[in-house]
Amino acid sequence: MEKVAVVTGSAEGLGKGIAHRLCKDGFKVVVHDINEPMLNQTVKEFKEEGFDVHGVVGNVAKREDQFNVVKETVAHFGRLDVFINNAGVDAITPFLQVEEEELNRSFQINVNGTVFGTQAAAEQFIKQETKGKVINACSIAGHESYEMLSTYSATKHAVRSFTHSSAKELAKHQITVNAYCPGIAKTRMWDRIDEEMVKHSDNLKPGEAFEQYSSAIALQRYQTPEDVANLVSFLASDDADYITGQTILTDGGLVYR
Ligand SMILES: NC(=O)c1ccc[n+]([C@@H]2O[C@H](COP(=O)([O-])OP(=O)(O)OC[C@H]3O[C@@H](n4cnc5c(N)ncnc54)[C@H](O)[C@@H]3O)[C@@H](O)[C@H]2O)c1
Ligand SMILES: CC(=O)[C@H](C)O
Repeated sequence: MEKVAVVTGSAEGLGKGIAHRLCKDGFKVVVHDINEPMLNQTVKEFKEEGFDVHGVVGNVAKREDQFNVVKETVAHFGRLDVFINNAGVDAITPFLQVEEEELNRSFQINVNGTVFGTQAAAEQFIKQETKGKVINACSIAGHESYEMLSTYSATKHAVRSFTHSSAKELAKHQITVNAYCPGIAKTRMWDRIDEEMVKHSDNLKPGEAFEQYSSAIALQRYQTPEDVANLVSFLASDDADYITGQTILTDGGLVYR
C-alpha cells in the first residue's frame, strides 16, 4: 500500500525539495501552498515526472484551512500517513523596532499553523486507527536565538516546545511528532533575510549576511533542500517508528546540542 503525505508550503524552497523526495520514496503527496500560481506550476512539474500528486491551496494560519487540507487529502487519496508542517515565514527586525503586526503574523503562521496542522492530522490518524507521523519545520533558531531574528527565533522555540508536548500527548495513539532543524539553506527565505539584514546594517553589502552566516558552517558549504529532505525522508519512514518528540539539527555543524 502506498502511503500518503501532506507537505505544507511546498510550492518552493525546502518544502518543494521534501515533497519531491517523498514522491521518489514512493509516497502519494499533497503539495500545499498559499501561493496558487506557484503551487500549480510545482504540481505540473511533479506530474510531468510521473509522480502521483494533488495540489491544495491553503493558509496554514487558518485552522479551517488546515482541517480542509486533511479532508481533501482523504477525499483524493483515501488516507493520511504523514503530515509535514513545513510552511513558515521569516521576520528580520532590530528588537527595539519589532511591532505587533510582525509578532502576530509570525506566530499565526509559524506557531498557530503548526498547532492546527498537528491537530488536524492527529484527528485523522485517530479516526483511521493507524499510526501516523507529524514532522515540523523547526530551525537552528529553535535551539539558538539570533540577533535581528528575535520574533522568528521565538516562533521556532515555540515549535520545538509544541513538538515535545504534542509528542507526549499523542504517543498513546502511536502518533509520533518530530521536527527537523535546518541551518542556512539558500532558498527565497534567505534571500529576504540577507536583503533585510543589509538594509539594517551600515557596512554589509548584498549577499554578505548570507556569506557571514554560511562561513561558520563546519562542513564549509550552505545547505540544499536535498540535505533537509534526507532527514525528513528518514523521519517519515518506518525506520523512525521508535523516535518521537525529537527536534533534530541538520545544519552541517553550526549549532551543537
Ligand atoms: N531556508 C533556511 O535556511 C531555513 C532554515 C531553518 C528553517 N527553515 C524553515 O523551513 C521552512 C521552509 O523554509 P524555506 O526556506 O523553504 O522558505 P521559503 O520562504 O523559501 O518557502 C516557504 C513556502 O511556504 C509558503 N507559505 C508561506 N506562508 C504560508 C502560509 N501561511 N500558508 C501556506 N503556505 C505558506 C510560501 O508560499 C513558500 O512556498 C520554514 O518553516 C522555515 O522557517 C528554513
Ligand atoms: C532561516 C533560519 O531558520 C535560519 C536562521 O537559517
